[in-house]
Amino acid sequence: KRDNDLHIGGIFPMEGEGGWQGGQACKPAAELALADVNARSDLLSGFKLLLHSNDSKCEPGLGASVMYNLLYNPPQKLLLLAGCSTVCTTVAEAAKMWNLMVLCYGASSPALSDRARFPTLFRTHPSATVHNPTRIKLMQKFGWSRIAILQQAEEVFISTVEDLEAHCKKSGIEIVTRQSFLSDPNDAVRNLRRQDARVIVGLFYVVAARRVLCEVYKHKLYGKSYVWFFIGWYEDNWFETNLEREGIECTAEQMREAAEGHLTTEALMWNQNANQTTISGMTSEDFRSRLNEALREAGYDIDGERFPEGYQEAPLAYDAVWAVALAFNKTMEKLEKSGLSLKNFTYTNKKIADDIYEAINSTSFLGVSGLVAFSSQGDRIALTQIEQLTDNHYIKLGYYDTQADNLTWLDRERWVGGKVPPDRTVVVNEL
Ligand SMILES: CC1(C)CO[C@@H](CC(=O)O)CN1
Repeated sequence: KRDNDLHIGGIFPMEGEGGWQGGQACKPAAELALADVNARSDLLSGFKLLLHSNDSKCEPGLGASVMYNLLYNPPQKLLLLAGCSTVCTTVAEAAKMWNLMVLCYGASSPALSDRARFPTLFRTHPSATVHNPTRIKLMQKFGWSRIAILQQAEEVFISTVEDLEAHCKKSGIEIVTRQSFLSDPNDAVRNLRRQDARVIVGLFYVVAARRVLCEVYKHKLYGKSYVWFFIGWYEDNWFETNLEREGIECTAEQMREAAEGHLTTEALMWNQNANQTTISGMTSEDFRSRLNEALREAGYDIDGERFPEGYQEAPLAYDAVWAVALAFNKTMEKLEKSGLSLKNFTYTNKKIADDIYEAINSTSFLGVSGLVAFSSQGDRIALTQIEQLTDNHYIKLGYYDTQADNLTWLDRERWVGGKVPPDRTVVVNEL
């Protein structure tokens, strides 16, 4: 019996303490995609794609041992799927030694955009730097050329700020101060006031964001004379939850007052055109219903809004499997011309590895996460979305397509003082 199975490895963060446990929704999403691609008779010419996976807990060391076990236990794998920036860094740095491509569905660290260190890495999850051209675009739109930066001292934010500084320099935007903190933002926020910062880009995880917001309230760095840019992937009511548990000294009311009017940027992970049919034949809303059904069967109380981690990123995992199937399909067609197939791949066969690389590199299809295509460094090319918190609700203000430099603006922004806050103290000459 001809063995017509193609095997790939999967490393999913499921049950850890720290980091991102997005495998909880991303693994079921990947399994949905496997069923869908294997049901297509026009893909992989009769071969079946099989996924062998294990839990990394978002820990690089455990991720490395999962990878080792996947590689040193039969059957031989053709490629690795992975999540979490820390795990992807470890896996992608090593995978080249086995001539394996690595497809990351949950890694946002800008440090991964590095072909020298990660020659076989591709990611359907956009880099955190995808926010920066959008931030610049908004500053130009509202005439802000004097900004400040407040960041948590974490690798992902440090490298994002370096990229933002480069964009600011190129666009003639002055950074009056860059404040960073480890976990207590008190001094950093006080320094912002000293430097008369008015337009501030904030880069930190959500727990630090609550601490920052309470300090902002105390130092009165909010209201009609200030504009804050926060990250858009915190949960919607992030600024009024967990206050007791995290020892936040502000009340929910004070947090809401300080948060009013702030802007957020985030990468789009669900195709915006909800009734646009994607390569799988589904719209992104069809995908949502099927994912919810799969998660209910896995025991999550979706109807009670008990979503697993990684729900937001699930389309990225679904589309990652499609990208693999389409690339393998393209590679099979090429190999067949020389009487070969992917069954001829071995960990020392760089020739076939290069064919797979070429196939993934030229990916371009409409997935449930939108157009799936990669930059020369393997980064996901993605749209970003801009929102504003108005009356305690996030309102969509627009979308930005960096590649086309096209800002779709909905003219829904509202300012506490009724007009766009200036980026500096405006001296009004006495008449
Ligand atoms: C948007 C977010 C939450 C950013 O972190 C990613 C995880 C990581 O980069 O380790 C998952 N998606």
